Amino acid sequence: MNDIIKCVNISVYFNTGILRKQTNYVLKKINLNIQRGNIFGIIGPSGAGKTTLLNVLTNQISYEGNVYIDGNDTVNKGADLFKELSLCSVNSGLYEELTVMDNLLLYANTFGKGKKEVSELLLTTNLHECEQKTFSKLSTGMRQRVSLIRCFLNDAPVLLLDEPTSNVDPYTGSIIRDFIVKIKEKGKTIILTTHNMFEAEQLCDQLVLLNEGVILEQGSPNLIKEKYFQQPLLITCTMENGSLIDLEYPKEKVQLSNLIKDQIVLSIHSNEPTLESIFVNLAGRKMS
Ligand SMILES: Nc1ncnc2c1ncn2[C@@H]1O[C@H](COP(=O)(O)OP(=O)(O)OP(=O)(O)O)[C@@H](O)[C@H]1O
Repeated sequence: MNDIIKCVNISVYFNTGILRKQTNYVLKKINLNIQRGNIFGIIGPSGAGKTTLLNVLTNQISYEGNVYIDGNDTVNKGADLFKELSLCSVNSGLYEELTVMDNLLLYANTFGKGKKEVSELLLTTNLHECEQKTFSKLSTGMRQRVSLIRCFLNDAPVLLLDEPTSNVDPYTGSIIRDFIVKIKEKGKTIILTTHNMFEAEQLCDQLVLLNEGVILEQGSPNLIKEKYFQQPLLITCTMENGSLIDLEYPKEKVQLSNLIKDQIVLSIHSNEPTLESIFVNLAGRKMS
């Protein structure tokens, strides 16, 4: 297998309560294999442990278990780990009083890149008109995009993106998602956290559904959906005259094909499971 990252039995606890005597496990025996060149999603509601897991991967907190990158335990890597992993969370490593261009040139120059590369990245993320703006004057969506570019400029093979589209409008969200796909096309491995199931389905090659520190399910979005696919499937056809016809598949598949052949069907909707509905069934709660 071409795994770039492997997590074995990862657990994290914090001591809480009066005198910090209560041990609260926020990740419980997590096992992950992340394949090179994939977009890997860590999906879960607020408090599920997504950021904690990223902090484990970047060795920023204490944990039980082992994390391997390219077969080597990350605890032995020290600061060199950040040559292999680049963490993007909003505002991280950016200076409030510098312009967007100056902020990014600081990183670009360190990694042998210059103004040309930064300008191209600003254009790709629709930020070209902001390059002379001071970072402190940017909106959340602009900050997210600058942070993402900074993270990409590090030249690390693995990028960790903590909720890259949270608190942004749908248009900015789609620019960010397109940029993430472009980063993947450059051969990078991307690990992202999100509560957005649409985003997870659209972007991720593999994902884990995380709830209260436990993995409920993992795999590709399609394989997970296939696993929970149950027959009979209810199919609702909206006809040209506005009427709705419900059919059961496979029992009524002949009627369904006759209907499509003989009449004008404007839309077909089926109640196949979504990642959201699978999560709700497994966790007994909604994503947000
Ligand atoms: N330093 C800490 N001390 C005590 N508990 C903590 C600490 N950091 C995180 N936690 C707890 O760990 C759990 C997981 O937090 P985490 O930030 O990883 O969740 P998350 O899935 O990233 O949530 P969100 O989507 O809201 O960012 C939460 O219950 C949180 O309160």
